[in-house]
Amino acid sequence: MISVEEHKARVRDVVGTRPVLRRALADCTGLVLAEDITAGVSLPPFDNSAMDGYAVRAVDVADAREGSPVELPVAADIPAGRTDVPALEPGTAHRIMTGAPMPDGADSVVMVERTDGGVERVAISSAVSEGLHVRRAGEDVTPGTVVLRAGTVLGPAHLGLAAAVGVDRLPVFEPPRVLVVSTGTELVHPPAPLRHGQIYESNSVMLVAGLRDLGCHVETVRSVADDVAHFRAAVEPKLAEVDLVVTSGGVSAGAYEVVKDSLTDAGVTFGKVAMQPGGPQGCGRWHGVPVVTLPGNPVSVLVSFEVFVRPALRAALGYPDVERPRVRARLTESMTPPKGKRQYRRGYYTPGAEGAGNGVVAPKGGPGSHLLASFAQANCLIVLDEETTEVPEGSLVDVLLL
Ligand SMILES: Nc1nc2c(c(=O)[nH]1)N[C@H]1C(S)=C(S)[C@@H](COP(=O)(O)OP(=O)(O)OC[C@H]3O[C@@H](n4cnc5c(N)ncnc54)[C@H](O)[C@@H]3O)O[C@H]1N2
Ligand code: MOO
Repeated sequence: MISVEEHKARVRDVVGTRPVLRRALADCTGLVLAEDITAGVSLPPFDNSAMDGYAVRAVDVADAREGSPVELPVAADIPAGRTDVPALEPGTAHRIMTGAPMPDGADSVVMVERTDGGVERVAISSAVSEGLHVRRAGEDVTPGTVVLRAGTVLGPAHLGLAAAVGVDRLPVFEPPRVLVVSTGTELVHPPAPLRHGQIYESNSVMLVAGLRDLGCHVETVRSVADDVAHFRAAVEPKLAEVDLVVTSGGVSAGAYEVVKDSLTDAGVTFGKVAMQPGGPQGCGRWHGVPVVTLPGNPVSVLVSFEVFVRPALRAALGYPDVERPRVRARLTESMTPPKGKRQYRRGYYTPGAEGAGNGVVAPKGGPGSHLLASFAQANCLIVLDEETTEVPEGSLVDVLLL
């Protein structure tokens, strides 16, 4: 029997690191930036108006008041995007729009609402302070500034900033193509009615959801019979098109362990991990492709995904936080985990009113690895270590927040 940490390290090793590709911004959402990005331009790139109105010299409108306006000739019109902006002569105004370049000679902008909106001449009924409604070049970003750090999980603001500084592709860790294979002769899919001895397949659905959440491209083989020839025929031809295979079922000690029987002499190592659920595990390479084989019980498959596959993929994809957030919380009832195994129990964590460390956690459902309904009510996994066999109510325990 190997420890959870040993198997975690094996899976991480087999999954490896993803290559870095330069992708168009639109295809980078949720991916992790692989290198720092430095701005080559200022933001804003030039002094510009923050309002629709008139570019003026503050001294020229110093006496303007409501009811006693100052009138100036309008010498030019500057819509946003105009590149040949004439300088402002003293005693004149330029009509200017939001985002348009400030003319040389102007130091402020009067909003159109403080004027009569004139096109030839404008009556201005409000004085302005120097710099009013002017957005300065470089106020947001100066050239040479690192605007995005390696390790950033790219969201709308990061991608917008990259676009704003003129970057159209970003170096990101390329998500893998993952093949999910569910094994079991008993598995059927709706709308087929269940015959006695059959169940609806659910593991691939959980695995696909978890993998897509990490940005992976996922293909599925949703139920292979417990037959080595069938398994090989269904999976082997797809190996060339994927970077990782994740299987469920067929790895324990029975007479029809299709995954184990197919892959034992093909580069995958099987064994027991000191944990519950999720005891029977395997990993290795098949024709060079990383393979992680998870046990078939639905709770085991999801816990195994959480403990082994998700952290390995997050590491491969460059995420700075590889593991789920871990907190300590007080147990609402006593528990009796098995000796020599790390137990992961579904729980519901409620944060304390006074901040971290004061939360409580209630177990959801029993330890049975077929009890999927209680997983759907859980928001965390309670982690009980290998040495513990009695955990009294009120004890502080480790909790992984899902
Ligand atoms: N003699 C022993 N028997 C078992 C051991 C053991 O050590 N010695 N380990 C038990 C543990 S722990 C687990 S976990 C399971 C793992 O077995 P397998 O990985 O071989 O999984 P299966 O036998 O194929 O399936 C187990 C269980 O899960 C259901 N299942 C499987 N696939 C799906 C799916 N895609 N969707 C929904 N449900 C699925 C399947 O019907 C079984 O009920 O072995 C124990 N036995
Ligand atoms: O380890 Mo099995 O995964 O307990 O049900």
